[in-house]
Amino acid sequence: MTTAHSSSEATRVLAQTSVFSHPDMSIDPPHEQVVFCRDAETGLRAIIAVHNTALGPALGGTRMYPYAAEADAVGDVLRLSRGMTFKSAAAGLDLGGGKAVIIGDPAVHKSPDLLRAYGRFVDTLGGRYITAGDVGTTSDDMDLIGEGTSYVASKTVAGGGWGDTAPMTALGVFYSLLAAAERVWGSADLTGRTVGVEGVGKVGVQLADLLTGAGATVLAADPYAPAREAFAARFPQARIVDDVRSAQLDVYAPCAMGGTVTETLAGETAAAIICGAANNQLTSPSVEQVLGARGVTWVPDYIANAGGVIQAFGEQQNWTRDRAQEKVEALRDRAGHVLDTAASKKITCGDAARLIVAERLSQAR
Ligand SMILES: NC(=O)C1=CN([C@@H]2O[C@H](COP(=O)(O)OP(=O)(O)OC[C@H]3O[C@@H](n4cnc5c(N)ncnc54)[C@H](O)[C@@H]3O)[C@@H](O)[C@H]2O)C=CC1
Ligand SMILES: O=C(O)CCC(=O)C(=O)O
Repeated sequence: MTTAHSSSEATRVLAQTSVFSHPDMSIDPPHEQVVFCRDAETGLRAIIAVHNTALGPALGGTRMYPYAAEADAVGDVLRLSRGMTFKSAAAGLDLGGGKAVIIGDPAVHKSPDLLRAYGRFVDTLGGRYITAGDVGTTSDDMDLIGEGTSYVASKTVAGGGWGDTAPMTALGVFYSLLAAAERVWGSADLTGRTVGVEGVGKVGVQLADLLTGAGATVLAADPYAPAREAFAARFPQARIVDDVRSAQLDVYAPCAMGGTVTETLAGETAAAIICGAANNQLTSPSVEQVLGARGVTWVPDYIANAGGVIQAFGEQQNWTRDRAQEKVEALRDRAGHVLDTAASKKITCGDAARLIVAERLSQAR
């Protein structure tokens, strides 16, 4: 799940392996189903990956992104969908793991008809896959997708859904960070701590709001000028930098694309804690050894960022919003449990999180 490939490496991997033995598809448990969707009229090219349905239907968002190569899209959707199995299992939800990608630049290629066509493809899976938002998609897009299928969460409130999942995702990350702070610094008080928020899109902005409310100093970075401008207008006191990773941080909060926690970053970061919303943050599990040797605490991404899927599940199950929020706030205890297990068993936080997942999946089997 955490293996990242550069574009040329991904192309080589795809060319030299059969799809069934793709390195991101054959890890235990292997993917159940991958669907390639094309609609010539709207230009839609999408891939839906259903990783595992042992615990329930596969729920996960749709990412729209201008992948440099198709192989990058394949690798991304395989890793993201597997992460969803882990996320929902660890969060105690009766959901499997799935995710989808639409190949294209949302600013250029997204259209209502493309989203409706995509919704019709989601519908062909008959509920094995339930979609929601991710990078490059919004609740308004879910309304359009919802014209083609009922298997969609996080439509707008006006459209009959619960709206954007980003605030709940940010809340879960924030509570997970409090759990880490208590263990690393002996206090959950973030006053005066400097947090580098990388990516101030839907989740990053919400996280910055919580952090500034808790007295932390936020440093932000985002290559997308409109995101930077909206951020600067909302948080005039926060500093925007080109690169948060090399800054003097107490906490690094990756909230953009995955694969930023490399061995180099692990060996150099000034941060004592890494806790953010981005999916698939580590370039490989071995990065955790480097973090561990330097005493850097990493809260596994799929533990900290489960707020969105909890909201989407609550919406599907007709929970009250209060019940969903309580579940998200409970991520503080879950993250704490992972960190405590890692410390007592002398294993990495990633391994401690995988123990919870393995137990739930083995019960389902
Ligand atoms: N939306 C949600 O509820 C959830 C999101 N996530 C994950 O959280 C991350 C962020 O998601 P969203 O906020 O929804 O996406 P978004 O698309 O709204 O925001 C992402 C932001 O990151 C910026 N970005 C891209 N590359 C960057 C870089 N190298 N450095 C700094 N910023 C960069 C983009 O310009 C954009 O503003 C993604 O990895 C997503 O998969 C995980 C769980 C739920
Ligand atoms: O947050 C969502 O909207 C759905 C869950 C998801 O796709 C994720 O957690 O990455």
